[in-house]
Amino acid sequence: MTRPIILGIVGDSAAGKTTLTRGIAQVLGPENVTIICTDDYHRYDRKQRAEIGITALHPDCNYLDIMQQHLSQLRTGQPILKPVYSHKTGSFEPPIYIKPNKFVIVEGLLGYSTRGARDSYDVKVYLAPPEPLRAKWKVKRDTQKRGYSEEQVLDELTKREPDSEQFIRPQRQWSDIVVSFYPPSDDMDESNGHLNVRLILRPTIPHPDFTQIIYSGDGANLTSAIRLGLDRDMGKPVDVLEVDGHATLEQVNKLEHIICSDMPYLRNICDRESNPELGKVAGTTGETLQSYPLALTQLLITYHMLRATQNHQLGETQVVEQLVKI
Ligand SMILES: Nc1ncnc2c1ncn2[C@@H]1O[C@H](COP(=O)(O)OP(=O)(O)O)[C@@H](O)[C@H]1O
Ligand SMILES: O=C(COP(=O)(O)O)[C@H](O)[C@H](O)COP(=O)(O)O
Repeated sequence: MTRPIILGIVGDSAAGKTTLTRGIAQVLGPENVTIICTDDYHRYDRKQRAEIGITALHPDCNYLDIMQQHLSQLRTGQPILKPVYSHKTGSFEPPIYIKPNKFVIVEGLLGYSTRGARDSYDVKVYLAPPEPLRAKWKVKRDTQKRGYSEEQVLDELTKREPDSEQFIRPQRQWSDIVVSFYPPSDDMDESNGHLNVRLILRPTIPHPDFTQIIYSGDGANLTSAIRLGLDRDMGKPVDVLEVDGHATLEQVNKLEHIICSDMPYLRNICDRESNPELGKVAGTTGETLQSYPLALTQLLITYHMLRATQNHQLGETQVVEQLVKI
């Protein structure tokens, strides 16, 4: 029996988890994807949190044991009865029955905080926009969609900072890919459509071979709109791929070709003529976002999910072959 492939998307509040989740589900086909938001595993509702003086980021404020149990069940293809937290009302609603599709995307604040949970994912992504950009996104989203005033959101960010530092940001070390959308030259007012992306690629999963981009194009890797280099992240060596929002279609096509050429399903998606929607996604405040950095990020993550599917199926075939031999 095939099991679902599980993608984790972890990051602080308003880091862009829901937006990226939507974009990847769109590429994989929404009918193939089950989305789980781990905010549903909050232990206390909004009123209780305020009374107790605990933030939603604290592990004690979440049923992480049940979250982990559900992840293991989903990984083996079993259904779960998932709690439901409403960001609209700040309270809980009746639980819902969920049977996993071919792909499961699990997005939330504390998805990598326990060893058992980490072991459940096939691909782990951590979202890390610069803090001023995240604050801007959070103010916009929480004032428009969650009924908070700007002052309340800014106060909440200050209150949450110690927990962000202690419990959220350290989870970056467990990810296979760290995604940071960032404005060029610290210009916060730059329109979101022109954000660059920095992708930190850890050697924990095999990435497409991007080294050929260094030797192609204008030859000046450092000044090019697409840059590949080596760095360290949380003390460990990593590859870093950066794509500027103003990269040209020709430059981006080369990169997309590398990602798409050995993944048959992706080939159709990569063709911009038949798929003009590539890299387009509806943000959680209703805006339409579309950019080459977003398209490449979606493609790379989808590539890894499809690869995980192939590996998993290959593994099964080998097991069957061995069983036949015995
Ligand atoms: N890649 C992106 N480019 C531009 N804006 C973004 C991007 N990701 C998120 N945003 C903005 O940030 C807001 C918060 O994002 P959201 O996906 O709701 O965060 P999270 O699910 O992590 O809390 C969105 O409403 C959108 O305005
Ligand atoms: O930090 C988050 C997580 O959501 P996200 O990652 O989408 O920001 C929310 O503030 C809590 O879930 C509480 O929700 P609320 O503030 O609605 O009570």
